[in-house]
Amino acid sequence: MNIGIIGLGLMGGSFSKALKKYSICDKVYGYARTPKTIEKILELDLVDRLLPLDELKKECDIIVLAIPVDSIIGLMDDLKDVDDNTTIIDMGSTKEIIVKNIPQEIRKNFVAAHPMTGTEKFGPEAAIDYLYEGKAVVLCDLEENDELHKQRAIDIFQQIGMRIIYMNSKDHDIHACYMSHLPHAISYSLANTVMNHEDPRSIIALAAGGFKDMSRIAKSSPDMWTDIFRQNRNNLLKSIDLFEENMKDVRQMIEKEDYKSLKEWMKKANTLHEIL
Ligand SMILES: NC(=O)C1=CN([C@@H]2O[C@H](COP(=O)(O)OP(=O)(O)OC[C@H]3O[C@@H](n4cnc5c(N)ncnc54)[C@H](O)[C@@H]3O)[C@@H](O)[C@H]2O)C=CC1
Ligand SMILES: O=C(O)C(=O)Cc1ccc(O)cc1
Repeated sequence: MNIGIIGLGLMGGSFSKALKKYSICDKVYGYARTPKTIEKILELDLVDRLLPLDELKKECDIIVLAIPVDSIIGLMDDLKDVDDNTTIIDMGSTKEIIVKNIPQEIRKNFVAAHPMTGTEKFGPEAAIDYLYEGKAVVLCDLEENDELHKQRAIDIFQQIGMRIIYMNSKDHDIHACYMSHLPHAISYSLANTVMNHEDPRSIIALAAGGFKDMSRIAKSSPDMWTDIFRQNRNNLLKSIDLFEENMKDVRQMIEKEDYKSLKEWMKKANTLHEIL
């Protein structure tokens, strides 16, 4: 079995490393567009060979899309002519709009997946060993898939050490919003708030663990996250409203010097870590 990966950045490059580590397939092929990325992928030896898209479609039993969520939709038309036995798996962070855009010709082949693991780094150099091990992957709307494609996706993620969670794409986007997309919006906001107020020398001299923890994901790729925020816009707007309510609450408690309520509010937040 051959597997083709379109997009060899953090997710695609790390996936290739996992496939090789567990000897899951005969060959891992890749497709990349820009000369600079191609050069990096070859230098890092991330795949057995890079192929033009048409060749990759012919050579591979499974094609993995590890590109930004709008690019996944943009590429779908080029995949309409794959063989009935070719499985397509996307790794996008959003699912509802992607699923809605899958052309009918490949709906049974196309498995919508979201690995719940990653880092703030991007590009081929960001690819790491063990990114997927022990982590969860959400598979969405599997009732729309042929048994062959569904089972292949389940098998491959389990073989690289992942736990499978099943969900419909609408619910997925709501949960992904609160667990991932809202935290990224908050981290970008915090980074900009602090940079607007503090000069770089103070930031270097004074940044402590808490600020570094909360701003780490503000280093994430603006290309990737603009697409995600656009695709999950409605859920994100609602979650920002709810977050603003909490900011208003804390503001009011401080303004009124209501430290008793403030402490209770903080104690409630502490309980999150009994779950995590
Ligand atoms: N970064 C993360 O932690 C996670 C990302 N994801 C999703 O995985 C996907 C990939 O993300 P990353 O690997 O982090 O991004 P990345 O930026 O590290 O890699 C994406 C690669 O795809 C290439 N690319 C973009 N459009 C392309 C196209 N049309 N054809 C061929 N190559 C193309 C880019 O040049 C880049 O090398 C995204 O859909 C993202 O939402 C999912 C879970 C975690
Ligand atoms: O770096 C982190 O902590 C992340 O949260 C990475 C991440 C980014 C996007 C996803 O869809 C899932 C995970």
